[in-house]
Amino acid sequence: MTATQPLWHLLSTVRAASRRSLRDLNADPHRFAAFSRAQDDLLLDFSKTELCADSLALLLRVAEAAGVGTLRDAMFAGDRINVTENRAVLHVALRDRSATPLMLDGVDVKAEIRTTLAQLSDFATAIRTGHLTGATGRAITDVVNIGIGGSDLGPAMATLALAPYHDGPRCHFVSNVDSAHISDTLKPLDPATTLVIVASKTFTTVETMCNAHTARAWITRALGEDAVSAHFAAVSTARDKIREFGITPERAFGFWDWVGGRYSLWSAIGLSVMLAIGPARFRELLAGAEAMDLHFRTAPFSENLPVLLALIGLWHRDVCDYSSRAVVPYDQRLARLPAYLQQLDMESNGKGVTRDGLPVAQPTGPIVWGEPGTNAQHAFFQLLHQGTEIVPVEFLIAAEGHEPELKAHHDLLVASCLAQSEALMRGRTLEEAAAQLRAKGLPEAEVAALAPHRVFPGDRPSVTLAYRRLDPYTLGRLIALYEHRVFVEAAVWNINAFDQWGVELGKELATAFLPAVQGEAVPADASGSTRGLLAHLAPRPA
Ligand SMILES: O=P(O)(O)OC[C@H]1O[C@H](O)[C@H](O)[C@@H](O)[C@@H]1O
Repeated sequence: MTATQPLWHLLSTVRAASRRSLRDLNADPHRFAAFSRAQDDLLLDFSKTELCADSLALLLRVAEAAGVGTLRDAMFAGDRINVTENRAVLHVALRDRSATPLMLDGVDVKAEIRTTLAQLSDFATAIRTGHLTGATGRAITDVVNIGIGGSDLGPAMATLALAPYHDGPRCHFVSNVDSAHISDTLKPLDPATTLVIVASKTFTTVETMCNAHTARAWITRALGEDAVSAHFAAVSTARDKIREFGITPERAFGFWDWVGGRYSLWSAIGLSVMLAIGPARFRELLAGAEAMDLHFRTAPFSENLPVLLALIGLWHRDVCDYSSRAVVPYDQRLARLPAYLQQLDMESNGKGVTRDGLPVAQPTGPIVWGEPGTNAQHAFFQLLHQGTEIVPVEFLIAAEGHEPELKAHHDLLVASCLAQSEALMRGRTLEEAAAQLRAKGLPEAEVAALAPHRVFPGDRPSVTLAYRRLDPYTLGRLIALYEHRVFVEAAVWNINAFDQWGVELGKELATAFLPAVQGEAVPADASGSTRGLLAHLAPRPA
């Protein structure tokens, strides 16, 4: 029996005994004040969840009993909390601007971080000002970041999110090994004005290496072999492999094994973002994350946004048994946030054994999915409102857009966002549906036939994150908030959020199947299904 198990039982009992509808709970005019918290202008409203004072108090006890605070402090101190890889977890150090050294194996990691950040800033400035040019002397106009997973999703998401701040070269992202991705991306670009960044923590990921070699051939075909040094940069922990690829050491930017791929946006992996918005704005992104780190470390759990967001997630997953959560940013520039969070959350917490290798006691990471609003309303909101599955929704919305001249758009956006959470919560009863139809003058037989289709069960939970404006500082806070939310959930489940063994088997089998795809013998242990598919996909004579 774990320390938290009795509390989970109690939570289920409290829920069963005192369950009230969200409509009913929100009739209380003081509920918003009691069930929302803020870190400066960043507000977390969870008054449209089922939590009551008792359940919230119990959840806070769960966090205490699970030792969340101790594990958090161990992470910040550089302890090797990634037990299956025997690594420290120090992405938080990447945005810690304090002068205090942080020693790991006798080395001050903060000094190394400062040096790398200065090198990155110099390089980004030289490219942005045209001081460093392509091989023919023309300025760089386009950057292609080649990477996948954590070496793609963070920079791609942040670059799109910060579009109003772009004043550098255009950034493009190639991740998929599908030739369509690199081919379509390179087609409109001029090799003479393009910089390719090969971003890979390990520098061995097959997709990235395959795309990098194709990009290399694209550059050398147009500009010759000598042009590689002027048109490539690399970001990796494996400097020797960068050199083998032919990228010069001045353009090789390192990071460390204590930065997990999906937590690496703050490291040199963020180079493409820095090229787009400039080093000063990139530092604002880091400052936002640092502010959230400080809040996470110092705010009491009852006021702590990452802890509360995690507890809401745990409540929905383990007490209410909801198996997914939807993230719906009412912010078009956060269109890639759901994909980013899918890796952050599902690769971190999609685990079935505890840190000690034992089966977990309860369901862990939910399925995370979503699309930006308002588009999502015209696609999957039907299911959210009337389907048989309850999916808690996380809304994100800014008070201000970046286009004051188009305020009418933003007003509609805000109204839509608030309307959706209200509708999910409130629902519409059969009587209300019938009354509406009667008011339209429909005959009673039609009212009876149509009203059931127009009933909304309601009572569907959501949280809303509301902030002033999606600037670099706020984006930094939001991402760090989600990182720490994942951390707290993992701590409560006692799983390791920092490894990803679940991606290995597929990689091994892909290596085993490649020769068969290329016409060689099919591995003896391949299943009948896979043999049949291989035969069906075999090339046909023209
Ligand atoms: O940065 P890389 O070493 O190329 O790794 C890229 C990605 O691939 C792996 O399969 C992992 O699942 C991800 O966590 C990682 O971000």
